[in-house]
Amino acid sequence: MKLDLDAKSAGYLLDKLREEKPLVQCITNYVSMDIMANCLLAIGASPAMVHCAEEAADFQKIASALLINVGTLSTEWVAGMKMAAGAANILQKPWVLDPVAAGATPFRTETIVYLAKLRPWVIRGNASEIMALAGAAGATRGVDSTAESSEAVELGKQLALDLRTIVAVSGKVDYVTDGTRVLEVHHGTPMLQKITATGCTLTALIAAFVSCAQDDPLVATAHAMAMFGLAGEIAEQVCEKEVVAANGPGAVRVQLIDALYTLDRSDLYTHYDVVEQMLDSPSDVSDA
Ligand SMILES: Nc1ncnc2c1ncn2[C@@H]1O[C@H](COP(=O)(O)OP(=O)(O)OP(=O)(O)O)[C@@H](O)[C@H]1O
Ligand SMILES: Cc1ncsc1CCO
Ligand SMILES: [Mg+2]
Repeated sequence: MKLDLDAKSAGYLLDKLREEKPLVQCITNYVSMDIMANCLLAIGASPAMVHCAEEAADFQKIASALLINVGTLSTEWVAGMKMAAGAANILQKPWVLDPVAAGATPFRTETIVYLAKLRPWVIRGNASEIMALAGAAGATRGVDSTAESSEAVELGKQLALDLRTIVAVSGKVDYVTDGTRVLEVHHGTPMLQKITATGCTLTALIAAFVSCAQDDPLVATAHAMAMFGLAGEIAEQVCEKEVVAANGPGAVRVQLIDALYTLDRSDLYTHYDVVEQMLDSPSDVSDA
């Protein structure tokens, strides 16, 4: 079923996720495991951190979706990643790639490029990661972005076309593109950048939501980004209002989990802010 780009459709998807409780196999870095598993549980999905080569493929038989995140890479883990992605493809399960620190080292970049060519349904990274994966030199310093998400949109579109996938760039504005359409998600707070692995967690939530809307991974990804960003906003507001002298990243991290747990249609109806970029009309193009 096709989704609409509005709060009602996001609410429908949230309800569907809570009903289906998708089992998300996460092959993810050590830093992210705890917050990712807790946020998946809080929103209504079911996490399983399963990465060893001996069982990574078999686990896909019972999973609803797969997340592959290369944050703390090792040769042993890469074997599990490749097998899990292969199994997901054979079983037609949605899988999502998080190209952490793409461009930082040759081993990392080669691994990410290999996985990206295995046809993930969605690739979600910050601006530096998406630009590096698209071939821009010097885009990456480490796991944190050194660029604005808006700077990565054109390269992200090209990447989506080249890899025949959906590319999601997180940042002040999140962008989701299949190379033709570009959706803009106006949610989140800079505080999320001060909590490690919120981007990793977002990618896992994308896997969960896409598994519940397999006919429309583009809009499902935008809804996932909107809901996660909105939960971040709510978390920060709760800390500002209610927690005395403790509105830093540690407090917001706790509230983020609770905000995902309590998120409901009324939050979405009040705040949902996702728009589609309008393509230039033919006359605009010829005028330019
Ligand atoms: N300047 C900002 N303003 C508002 N929200 C932001 C901003 N920067 C990032 N975010 C939000 O923070 C969340 C994580 O995105 P981010 O781009 O920081 O991921 P990341 O760099 O991959 O993080 P990590 O590697 O730590 O997991 C997203 O929901 C994004 O929308
Ligand atoms: C800090 C860190 N280092 C490798 S992965 C990771 C989590 C944020 O991407
Ligand atoms: Mg990241």
